[in-house]
Amino acid sequence: MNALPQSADFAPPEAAAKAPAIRLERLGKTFDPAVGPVLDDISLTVGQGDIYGIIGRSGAGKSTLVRCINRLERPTTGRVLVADRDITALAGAELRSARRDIGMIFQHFNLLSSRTVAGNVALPLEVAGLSRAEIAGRIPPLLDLVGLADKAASYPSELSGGQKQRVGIARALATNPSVLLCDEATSALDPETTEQILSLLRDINRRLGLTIVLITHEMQVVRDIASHVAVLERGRLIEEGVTFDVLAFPKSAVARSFLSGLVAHELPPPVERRLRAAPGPDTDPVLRIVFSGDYAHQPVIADLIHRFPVEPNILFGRIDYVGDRPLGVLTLALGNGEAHLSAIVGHLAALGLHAEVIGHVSRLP
Ligand SMILES: Nc1ncnc2c1ncn2[C@@H]1O[C@H](COP(=O)(O)OP(=O)(O)OP(=O)(O)O)[C@@H](O)[C@H]1O
Repeated sequence: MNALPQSADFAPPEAAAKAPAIRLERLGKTFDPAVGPVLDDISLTVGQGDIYGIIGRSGAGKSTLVRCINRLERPTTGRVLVADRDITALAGAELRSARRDIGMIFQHFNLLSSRTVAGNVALPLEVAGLSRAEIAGRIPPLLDLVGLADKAASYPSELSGGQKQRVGIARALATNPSVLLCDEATSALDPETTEQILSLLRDINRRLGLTIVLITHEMQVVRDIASHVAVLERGRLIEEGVTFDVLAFPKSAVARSFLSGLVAHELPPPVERRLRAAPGPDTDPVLRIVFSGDYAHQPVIADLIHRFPVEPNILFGRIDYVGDRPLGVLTLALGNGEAHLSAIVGHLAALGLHAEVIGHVSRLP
């Protein structure tokens, strides 16, 4: 990507402004009282400079939530504060001014096909009332920022999906917002282009101190880029926290199911079917061990065999990376393990590993 222009237009938000970037206070939204709330009593805080992922199934309320943040939707109850300003209370010119501080990009880019790349990026600046000369000065550094310096005169139809989203990002950043909302911004892109756009967003976040809220149904997007994550289910916030912690120790079944295929919290069905709650005469205990951070590369199986008269058998496992931090989940059946179980769990805890007995499996003949 091209070097970031040294323009005052791209100065990071003032360090003195210590208020959270966004605060949702008991946010609720009901379109149709007969259907019930689409968003129900949601409170969360997005810190300045965070990349905050909101994940949920189709219909969970993600788009509505993000549209409440820039007041494309009016909340039915509760408040939305952006940089400590209650935007639920704003109207007219004040609301338009507050919106200029919140950029947004969309799954299908929403570019005007009749305008060139430069013309699309100019649009919010025209709406904001900047002069032609001011606009002409702002476009090149914006296109440079997103790696499209040579495409100013191209039309959207001449661009790839990834390039179109880069135009969307330049347009969203044109008014120098402190918050960028991303509504399924990579869902229409192939995996390689997704990675490039996520990398651009990460880069912009770091360089400009821009706060990013992204909604997605893809957990790998959250894993790859988000510092924090919230899980929405049927309009309710069911889980929230630092991404690594939610991925390592998901509390809800919904979060665990989003993680399947990413972190090995759930067993493959053939193994799951063998699992019983209580031990029997021919069963071995099943231990799930979560390895994180510094402990991810411990030679745990060798250590267990060395210390205890057990025969560990790997049922399922995988090590993944959340940002730069390794996160592994390993599920073992412990042959001869019943008698030593509490000692083993205690030993693993002393090593800083999280271990829990999740059931018992019958020994295979
Ligand atoms: N303008 C509207 N009028 C009535 N109902 C709406 C409106 N917008 C959204 N809804 C309803 O609100 C619920 C949540 O929709 P929303 O688009 O916020 O979910 P989502 O999690 O973003 O889903 P998807 O991933 O499919 O876009 C859905 O049941 C939807 O039908």
